Amino acid sequence: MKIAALISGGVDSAVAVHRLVEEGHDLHLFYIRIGLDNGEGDCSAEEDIEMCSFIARRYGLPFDVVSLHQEYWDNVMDYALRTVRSGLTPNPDIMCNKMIKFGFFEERWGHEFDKTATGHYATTHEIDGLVYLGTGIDAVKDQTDFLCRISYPQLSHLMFPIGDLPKSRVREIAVTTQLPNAFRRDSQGICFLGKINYNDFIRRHLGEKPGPIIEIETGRKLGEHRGFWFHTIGQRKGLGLSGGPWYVVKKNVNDNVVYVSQGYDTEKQYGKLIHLDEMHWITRDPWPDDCDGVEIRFKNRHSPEFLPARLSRMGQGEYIIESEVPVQGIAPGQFGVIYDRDARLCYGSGVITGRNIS
Ligand SMILES: Nc1ncnc2c1ncn2[C@@H]1O[C@H](COP(=O)(O)OP(=O)(O)OP(=O)(O)O)[C@@H](O)[C@H]1O
Repeated sequence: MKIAALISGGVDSAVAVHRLVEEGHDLHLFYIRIGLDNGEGDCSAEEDIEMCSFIARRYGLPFDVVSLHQEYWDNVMDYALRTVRSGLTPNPDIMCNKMIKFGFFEERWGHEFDKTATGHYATTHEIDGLVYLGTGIDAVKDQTDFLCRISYPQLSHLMFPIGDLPKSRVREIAVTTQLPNAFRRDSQGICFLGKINYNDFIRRHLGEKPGPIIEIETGRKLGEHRGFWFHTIGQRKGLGLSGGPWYVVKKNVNDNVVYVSQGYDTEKQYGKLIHLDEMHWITRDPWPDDCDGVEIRFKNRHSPEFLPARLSRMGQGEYIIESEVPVQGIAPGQFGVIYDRDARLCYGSGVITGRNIS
């Protein structure tokens, strides 16, 4: 099979390449340069590219570095800044996968190949003639939450050669085949969040706008923040308040107020109900006729846990997740990712709506 392999210089995509070569496929390696304006981020790109070139030489494979810098800026960064400015919490990694890695890349280069392969911890399953996104066998490393907004055509063209391996086995393969990146630390994703200081980035683009931090139960002013956009619902760090722990529980974007609450188990920090809209099903709506309290698992952030819950449809694209366990830090703008009750298939996701943002 003719395969475009997306490689990052990290161990996962290198082992993905190794496995595909072993299976006898015809591979072409690609590194996507995203970079950011005036030198922000992308500082490790040259080192990553060097590593990719080494892998290409080692296996005698063609390798291209392609740039999607402008596309990244116009789409992912624009989305992230718009979301932050409106008081919500963006997820650039999810958008980067949908729009850049599997969007523009596919349109320009990927479509010329039978498949595009990545080193994501995910799987695909064919059921009744349709392809479904499945979780990685290593539940801790599972990355399906980053893939929860991709389209069906995108999924159908993808393969994840290491999704059926635990991370420990991936490292073992890298060591026994003497890949130079066997002991390289895990990358934080293609997107800017892992590579630059998030607060500096936001400050550079949105500036500062001081306002009060108020204790939600008492209305007492506890301090000042430098802009509501530096704070996310559920956040504990960076508030600069004494006598904590304090958590951000609500934001008033119009009045520029950040509300906090104290302690680990105050009710205010936890919720069992998560409201979603803009529901996106990757393959098909699994409950087209009746979606009233169906058993699911879900994630509301990148974490190893698939939480048990029930899902109900409220309206067109609108759903509500009723979690069995209290969930901390339900941040509007983030995604509620929906899995089957065995956490084997990732069906899609909805955007968490802003009930604690006004
Ligand atoms: N700059 C890039 N260019 C091309 N593909 C990339 C790039 N960054 C990531 N990828 C692809 O996306 C996959 C997931 O990337 P991510 O950085 O989130 O995860 P990872 O598990 O640390 O992978 P890796 O160890 O390969 O870096 C990678 O395995 C690779 O296939």
